[in-house]
Amino acid sequence: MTAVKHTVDPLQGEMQQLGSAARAAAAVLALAPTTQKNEALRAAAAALRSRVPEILAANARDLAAAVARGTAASLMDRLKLDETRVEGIAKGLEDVADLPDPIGAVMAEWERPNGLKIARVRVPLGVIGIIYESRPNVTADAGGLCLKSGNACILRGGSDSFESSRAITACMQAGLKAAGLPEASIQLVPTTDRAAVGIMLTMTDDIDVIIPRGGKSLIQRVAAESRIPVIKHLDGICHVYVDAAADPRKARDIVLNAKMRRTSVCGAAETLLVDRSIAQAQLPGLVEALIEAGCEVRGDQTVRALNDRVVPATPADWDTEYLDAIISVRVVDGIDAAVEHINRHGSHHTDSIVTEDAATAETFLNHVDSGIVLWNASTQFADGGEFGMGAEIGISTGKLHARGPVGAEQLTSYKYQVRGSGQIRP
Ligand SMILES: NC(=O)C1=CN([C@@H]2O[C@H](COP(=O)(O)OP(=O)(O)OC[C@H]3O[C@@H](n4cnc5c(N)ncnc54)[C@H](OP(=O)(O)O)[C@@H]3O)[C@@H](O)[C@H]2O)C=CC1
Ligand SMILES: N[C@@H](CCC(=O)OP(=O)(O)O)C(=O)O
Repeated sequence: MTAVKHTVDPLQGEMQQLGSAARAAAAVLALAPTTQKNEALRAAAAALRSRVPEILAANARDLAAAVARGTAASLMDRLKLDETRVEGIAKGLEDVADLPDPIGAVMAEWERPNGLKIARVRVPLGVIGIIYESRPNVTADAGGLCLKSGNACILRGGSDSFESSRAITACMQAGLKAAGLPEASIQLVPTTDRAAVGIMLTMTDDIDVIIPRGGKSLIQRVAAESRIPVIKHLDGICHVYVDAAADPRKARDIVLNAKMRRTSVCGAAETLLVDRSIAQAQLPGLVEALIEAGCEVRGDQTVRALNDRVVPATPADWDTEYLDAIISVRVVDGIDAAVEHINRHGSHHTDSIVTEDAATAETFLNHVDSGIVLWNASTQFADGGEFGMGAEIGISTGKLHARGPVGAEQLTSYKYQVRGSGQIRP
């Protein structure tokens, strides 16, 4: 009789090992004292500072490969590290160490007439799988926030940043080791093969939550394949609405900043909506300022009639995240039409109104269905650091569990601790 051979796909086997190690690490991290987690974060920061040459050498390899592939300048900038950026990453870890520890915090407590004492207490989620773009700082930010919140993580950074992420992960693991915590608390998927992402999405025993941070292709794959609960950190089709009661100076500054400060970030504005009653007065100046700043303006007929340098917008423009110096501009009939447009075409990420009318602003803040809604401020404030959260995993565009910037506290769940003295239920 011939023996039946069971072959395990090597990548599958490797991912399973990663998962088991993460699960074991999560059990230790969940109960680790705050001082030990903070010690690991500070030791990781020290390791980053002491290994700058290795990190920059790894980054240089990533950059060379990206140049050879003809990568766009904006993506190269996102990928590039220098001494200042590495220092910023190290400082970010120290900032996370300085934050309060969310774990063990009593969210609410009360006593029942029968004497049962009930407390709702913060606990970690467990093991978090994070899939993100080729931005090396996310490796440290995400690893640091997971560590602070008592979660183990499996990181799958963008392929272009593989070498840089590996060097940074080694520093995070050095920090964990120095503090006596399991190195498997923060692991990097050891391949750029996208098949590993597919495997992660099915690792229901060893991953509790998947955080996908990326664009359309990732969205489609996660939606089709994930068997694990997802906290979406997806595309940002962000809007600025300039209302009839807008202060023209604020409108100009906010629109320019929201679009042009950094065009490649998910919080960059992609569409400008302007109320019809002020279009003649304010739009020519806004359009001219954008074009002068190097932005391509795509407009509807009303906008095109105001400036012959405006390119015609097609219906697809209202649903497009350019991540580039391009903006679509539309004239709308008041706040209700603006809200309707944003809720239909936006991605529930970040949207802003410019107005001096408090009642209109309140309508916008209450009716626009996005994780972040702003009044008289730029959409580029969509950032955990800017919200005072130390760092961020990213901006949650979903509604379940967490919305908007996700920091350490958003990476937790809770449990009820019930203390009795022998009560039985009648
Ligand atoms: N909401 C938020 O917090 C943030 C959202 N973003 C969004 O991310 C997008 C820009 O980043 P971009 O570089 O284009 O991100 P991508 O979606 O191309 O890549 C992000 C990650 O997903 C992986 N990935 C993408 N498609 C697949 C697939 N089909 N199967 C497996 N893995 C996949 C990438 O791997 P690989 O490198 O191998 O391609 C990478 O690790 C924008 O839409 C932006 O708004 C960006 C930052 C924060
Ligand atoms: N939310 C942060 C990060 C944004 C970000 O990393 O975006 P991306 O350039 O798409 O990787 C910020 O606004 O700085």
